[in-house]
Amino acid sequence: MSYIPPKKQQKAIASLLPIVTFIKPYKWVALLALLVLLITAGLNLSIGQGVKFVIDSGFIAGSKEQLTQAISGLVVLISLVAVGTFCRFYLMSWLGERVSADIRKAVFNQIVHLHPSYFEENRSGEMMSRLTTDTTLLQSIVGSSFSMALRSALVLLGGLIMLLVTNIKLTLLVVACVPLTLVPIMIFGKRVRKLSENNQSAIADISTYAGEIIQHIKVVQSYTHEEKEKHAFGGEVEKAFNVARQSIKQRSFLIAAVIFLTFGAISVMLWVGGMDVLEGRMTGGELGAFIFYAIMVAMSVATIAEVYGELQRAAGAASRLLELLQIDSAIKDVTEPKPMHYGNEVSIAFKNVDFYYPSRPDTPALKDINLSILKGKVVALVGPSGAGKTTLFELLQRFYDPQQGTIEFNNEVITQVSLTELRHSMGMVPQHPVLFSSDVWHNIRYGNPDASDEQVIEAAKRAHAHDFIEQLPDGYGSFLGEQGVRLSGGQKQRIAIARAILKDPDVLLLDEATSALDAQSEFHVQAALNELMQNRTTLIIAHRLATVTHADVIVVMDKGQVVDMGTHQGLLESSVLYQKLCELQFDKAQSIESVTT
Ligand SMILES: Nc1ncnc2c1ncn2[C@@H]1O[C@H](COP(=O)(O)OP(=O)(O)OP(=O)(O)O)[C@@H](O)[C@H]1O
Repeated sequence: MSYIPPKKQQKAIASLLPIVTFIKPYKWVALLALLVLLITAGLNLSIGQGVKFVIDSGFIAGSKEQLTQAISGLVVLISLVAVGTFCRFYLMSWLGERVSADIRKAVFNQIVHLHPSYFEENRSGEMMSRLTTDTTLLQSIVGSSFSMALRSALVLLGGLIMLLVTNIKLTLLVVACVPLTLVPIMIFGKRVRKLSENNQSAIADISTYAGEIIQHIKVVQSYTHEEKEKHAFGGEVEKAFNVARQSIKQRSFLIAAVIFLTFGAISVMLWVGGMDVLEGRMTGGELGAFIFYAIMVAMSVATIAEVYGELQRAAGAASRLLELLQIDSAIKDVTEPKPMHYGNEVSIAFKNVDFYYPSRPDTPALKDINLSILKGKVVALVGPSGAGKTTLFELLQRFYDPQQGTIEFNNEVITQVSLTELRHSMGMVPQHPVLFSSDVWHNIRYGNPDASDEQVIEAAKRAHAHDFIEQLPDGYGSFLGEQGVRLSGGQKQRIAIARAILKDPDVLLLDEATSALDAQSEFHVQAALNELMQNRTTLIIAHRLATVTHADVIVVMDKGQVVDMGTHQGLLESSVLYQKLCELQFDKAQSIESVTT
């Protein structure tokens, strides 16, 4: 643990305070747990008196009857402590689990609403660790560390008072000895903590490495890199082992030193106290009770020292989580949305739109875009890679807001209408269909969670997907594997199309697949798309021009700008860039005319 100036330390621990808001709904559980904690701490301390009673009334007085009585009393006391500990442990751990579950939900709820550019700046692995590691750390604080610290503080205080009451001379000895036991804890504890942090990050490196290899196993095998990867992974594992070995060494020293010092100190106490007993200055029971309290005090101090380090680590986690919870989404939903009028002739209009991605504030991704799209028309966006076609889709769905100009949907500026309604009106079929690790039902129903089984099957039929789904091992109940790995490219696309059909959006945003499908797949996908495009305003990002020659309007884009607009035939005559694109794609020998027919 590195040195933190006092002011910063206060701030660090203070950052745990916001957890209180998460504990508030369960304040009665928390109060009950605290009450039980208070009682058990008191009972724990009273065991010392029980020990004294057993020794003095039983052994020293030499009365069997009194010994039985004393032991019975002690057993009752210990039983009460056991019951109290059960309640405290259960209630506190329950509270810890409950609070961390609530924090996890709050963080996830926040994440799903955040603007997409946030995820460009923050790696998904880091977000995952917010959700898992950081919340687990807080769980251990609420569920155990806090109660341990509180119990130890109470026992420390009570124990010291009991020590003073029993024997002042010996108490001074204890006060001198306790810091002595703390020295190795401080020295080795610091090293152990540092090493175990290193160890954790080494383990995290291992799992990241293995995760990547497992995900890309086919690439590894096809390049026959198995041996190389085994060697590299082995190296990572050995690195982690070496860190662990150092940590174990320090830990072993720590345990040995603590045992030696603790028992050494107890022996000295026994000697000094034993002398007092022999000289009649105190009873044997008092000495027994004294040693009991001394051990409790020492253990409490050790616990507090350890928990303090943990509290600091948790403070870091709490401030990271709080930071995440306080981020405002850059895409804000309007508080009083304007109603959407679907009867307008113009469906979508871009007016003088300029847009820069947040990570590239100097390079416009879109510049001075003016575009009107009429209801029910099919509009194709074409242009070289990086022209800004996908960006146009992103703005339309309000994943980003433009810095200049406005985008209108049914004559309303999209920032003024409900975000849910806007996105509900649009259906996106991406270039690489996104499938979830679930069955076909779930994946198609993603388009409309309320759809009945019949509606899902109907959508699949219209998407030309029904037949191949029927042939899967469990039909619609077949698990599609992570990212739908158990399907072909064309099949994945047809599932995505079925999903869009089920959503039944007003506007269809289609990012055509770049990779060519085989003729039969192509036929099915195209037929499914034709079905989907019926009676809808459709925007297609066209990578293969042959598929959009019949579009009502083709928009030619380059370097973030609209350079030409028109029909295929018109553009062939007027647009230099379009001609060039066509020449690149269609076999020259076949000539441009052949595709127009
Ligand atoms: N998230 C992002 N952050 C920063 N710049 C981006 C981001 N996404 C795209 N760009 C940049 O914006 C420009 C337009 O990209 P866009 O993806 O819209 O092009 P595109 O026409 O769809 O290209 P393609 O046909 O290759 O998919 C490119 O220069 C690209 O590098």
